[in-house]
Amino acid sequence: MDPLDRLDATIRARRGADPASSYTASLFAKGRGKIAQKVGEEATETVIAALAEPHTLASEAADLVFHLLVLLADAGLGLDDVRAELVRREGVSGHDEKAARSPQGTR
Ligand SMILES: N=c1c2ncn([C@@H]3O[C@H](COP(=O)(O)OP(=O)(O)OP(=O)(O)O)[C@@H](O)[C@H]3O)c2ncn1[C@@H]1O[C@H](COP(=O)(O)O)[C@@H](O)[C@H]1O
Repeated sequence: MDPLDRLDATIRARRGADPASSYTASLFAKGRGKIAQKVGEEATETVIAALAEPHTLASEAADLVFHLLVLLADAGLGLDDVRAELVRREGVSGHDEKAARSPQGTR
């Protein structure tokens, strides 16, 4: 299994686990607001790494991906949902993609 899929499955398995037993479980216990805050922090750290410390970029990106997967899992979503959205976009040119996000094409 791909490491990303393995991480996604591990994260989803941590939902409802004892918060004392795992960092991921403790994030779920703190709720979506805290998880979203962590995603924001990790995104900022990733941007700073890209601009100032590129040798740490892959590490910061891994932190960001981990926290993003926790946020998705908290909303009942996973990598397959993101894959499905990316596949849907393959049939839409970049120019038309924004309009295609809305069923009415008005956004
Ligand atoms: N990939 C990760 C991963 N990336 C980052 N982190 C954690 O994210 C935290 C980020 O550090 P911060 O200093 O920003 O956060 P903090 O100060 O600990 O927490 P806050 O006070 O900010 O809430 C660190 O504790 C990292 O260990 C991760 N923790 C777990 N995983 C993987 O998730 C899976 C499940 O892990 P457990 O939940 O620990 O069993 C395992 O496969 C792990 O490898």
